[in-house]
Amino acid sequence: KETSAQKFERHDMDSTGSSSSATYCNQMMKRRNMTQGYCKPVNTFVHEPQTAVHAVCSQKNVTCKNGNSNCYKSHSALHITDCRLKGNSKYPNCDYQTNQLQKHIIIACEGNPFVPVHFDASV
Ligand SMILES: Nc1ncnc2c1ncn2[C@@H]1O[C@H](C(=O)NS(=O)(=O)C[C@H]2[C@@H](O)[C@H](n3ccc(=O)[nH]c3=O)O[C@@H]2CO)[C@@H](O)[C@H]1O
Repeated sequence: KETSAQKFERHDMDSTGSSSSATYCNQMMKRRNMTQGYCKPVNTFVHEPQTAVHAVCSQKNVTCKNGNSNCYKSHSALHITDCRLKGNSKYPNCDYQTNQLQKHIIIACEGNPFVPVHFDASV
């Protein structure tokens, strides 16, 4: 069974990729298994080393969208790619808009070791 930390790695980490071509999201959402059964509507990939993303768990503590207090906002803007399902996209052909951005990320962290488990937002 996949842990929430492993799920975060699969959903949100891409330390290698950065040149987000127009088809980056269509390829990656499929490759990382987020188009099985339904097209995940919104998903962000972070193009930073794992150490840099784990470090966010000790940065600015902020309230999560769900009201929990275990969210953390990165001090700096990080390289991310936002994938957003296009309006005319029809399952199983999940068609995404690919947006390469530099924004602060807000993630939830949990456990011992204290690691990222959920991508909350980018600002
Ligand atoms: N505080 C917490 N502490 C611990 N765990 C917490 C906490 N909060 C939730 N989880 C858990 O996380 C799991 C999960 O999948 N949550 S999810 O909201 O659906 C993920 C969102 C995100 O993947 C994506 N999104 C969204 C915006 C964006 O910019 N970029 C972007 O990628 O869209 C998804 C829907 O918004 C779920 O098991 C929930 O219980």
